[in-house]
Amino acid sequence: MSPALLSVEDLVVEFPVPGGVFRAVDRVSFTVEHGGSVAIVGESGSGKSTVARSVVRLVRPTSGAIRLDGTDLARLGEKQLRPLRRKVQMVFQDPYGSLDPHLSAEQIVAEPLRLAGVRSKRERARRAAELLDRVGLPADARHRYPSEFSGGQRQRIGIARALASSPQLLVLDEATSALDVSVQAQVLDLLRELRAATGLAYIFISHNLGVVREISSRIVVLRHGKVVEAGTTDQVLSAPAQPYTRALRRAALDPTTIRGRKPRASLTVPEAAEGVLP
Ligand SMILES: Nc1ncnc2c1ncn2[C@@H]1O[C@H](COP(=O)(O)OP(=O)(O)OP(=O)(O)O)[C@@H](O)[C@H]1O
Repeated sequence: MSPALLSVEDLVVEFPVPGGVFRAVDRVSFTVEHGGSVAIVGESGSGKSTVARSVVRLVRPTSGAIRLDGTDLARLGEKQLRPLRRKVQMVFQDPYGSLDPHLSAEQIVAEPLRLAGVRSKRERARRAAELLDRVGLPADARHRYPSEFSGGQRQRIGIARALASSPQLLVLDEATSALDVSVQAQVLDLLRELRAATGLAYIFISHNLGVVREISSRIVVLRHGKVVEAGTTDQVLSAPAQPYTRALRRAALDPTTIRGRKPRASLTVPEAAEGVLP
């Protein structure tokens, strides 16, 4: 078997708090294969985003390793990290907040190309237009500004921007949660197509197991910063060991929560899980 693309080993992240430190991530380990898709689920505050932010090194791990094709990102300084940052891109929940309102869609997508050393402005514009087309935006989208797009279209711009760096791994942190359900389904379709066409790997952070099962072949369940359950999506869904996962599963197996036939409020389950947690 070929080595994993990403191997997170005994990851610990602590934040300073008055009087000491708070351990938000506690010895978390998991792997992502080349072209694989791993979901990280868990109740609010379980450490999902902190793991995601560590993988893209927005957060510096306290200890443990984050090996990307064998190189431990956790140990690298900013300068050594720079060329590797392109390989792991993040797509955020709030596409509006993460897009510069003063730049056109084309400029937003062209910026990582400039950083990657594509010198010709014309070539950057050509490639940006190609990427915008690839994520399903119309040709006239190039010259429009973020405020002129819908939420789903903005998320597509965010994905096009991430793709501009030719990443091997996309970290999607609640990337479809802010979208209404039919748009969410379209963005999931796009992510699946991209994965099939390019061999991209995903880490998909979500509260919503209905969405997770559409996109991920493996699931890691976090609680209080620790992995409490992990396995293939089928394993975790067919025999969930944790009350939280059982509650997630109930929501995921409800056919009306799949592919957007229920209001978004009923798609998220932490509330549903509260009653079963000790
Ligand atoms: N910079 C920080 N300083 C102190 N504590 C933090 C910091 N960032 C996160 N935390 C804490 O770490 C814990 C995990 O937060 P994190 O955002 O990773 O959880 P999450 O599972 O992504 O939650 P949600 O689903 O609500 O986004 C929380 O208790 C949070 O308050």
